[in-house]
Amino acid sequence: MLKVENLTFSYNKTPVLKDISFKVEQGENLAVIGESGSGKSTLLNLLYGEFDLNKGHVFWKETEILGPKYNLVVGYDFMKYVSQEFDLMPFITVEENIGKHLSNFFPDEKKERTVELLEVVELTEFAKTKVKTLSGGQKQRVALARALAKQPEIVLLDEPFSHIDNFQKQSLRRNVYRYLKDKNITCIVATHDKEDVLGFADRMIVLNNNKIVVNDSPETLYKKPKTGLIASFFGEFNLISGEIIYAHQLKVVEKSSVKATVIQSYFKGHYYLIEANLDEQKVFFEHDTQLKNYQIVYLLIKKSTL
Ligand SMILES: Nc1ncnc2c1ncn2[C@@H]1O[C@H](COP(=O)(O)OP(=O)(O)OP(=O)(O)O)[C@@H](O)[C@H]1O
Repeated sequence: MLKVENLTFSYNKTPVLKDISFKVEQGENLAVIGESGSGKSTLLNLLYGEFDLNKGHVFWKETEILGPKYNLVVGYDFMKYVSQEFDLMPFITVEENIGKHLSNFFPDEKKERTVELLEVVELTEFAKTKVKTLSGGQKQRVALARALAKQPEIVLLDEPFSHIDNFQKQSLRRNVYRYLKDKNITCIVATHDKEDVLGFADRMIVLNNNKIVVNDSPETLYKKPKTGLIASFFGEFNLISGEIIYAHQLKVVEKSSVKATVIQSYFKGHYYLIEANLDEQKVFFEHDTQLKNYQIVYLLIKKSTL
């Protein structure tokens, strides 16, 4: 289990994280979300032992994770970190990068593990390609595979699919998260993308103003977002009489006491997102078809559609 107790950290005099405490079980997937600059990457760096804490402790099982003041070499064998800088070896091939830290005393296992990981990150056909010639997204996939090669007990992933195109993102995500669950590897992922969370994360923590504002299951937070910040992570929402109402919970009906004027329709694939004016307030709702600008519509809140 990872145990974080009262973690507090500032860069010079600027506080970034204050009194952060949480636990993650073996094999659990925890998502860390928060606005840009809220300290997600800093938290992962601290969990890895990259910096010294101002206050608090981080433990993986019985081992205390210590920073550079106490450790000559940053990092621990049981933990791997895939940061936003991939830190690969450019002049050797993809498979050599993945197998770099695997023992040559067990050549069959090394080969087997490399083949398995090339499949997980969908890079089998690039096995013999030199890393320097790869695209940003392909490098990110090599970095993921390399982190998993030695089967760590815990991985820290910072925006792990940010450089990967939408075409491959979905299947890659499923492969990687399934692999981590199958091998019972604890995963902490910092992300801006709800697709990394829904269907994969067991719990999520939200950072805001240097603190953890919530720590709960994605399902609970989606259904009962306590703040606009949490709701905005899941989708477009409205604040109506102080209540958070997602755009898909507002429906056009024949008649109601809520009258709005359409401003603009945005094509979103299987629906249109409609922007409208409601008593000087902007509201968003989803609709099957495009609506005319300035058209009057009547709206109803359907909470059962959650
Ligand atoms: N090396 C550094 N020195 C000084 N300040 C830093 C350093 N790295 C980050 N910061 C500051 O610390 C705060 C948290 O940054 P951090 O990168 O952890 O946020 P983040 O939530 O990961 O952001 P993003 O989502 O944009 O990656 C920011 O205000 C940032 O400017």
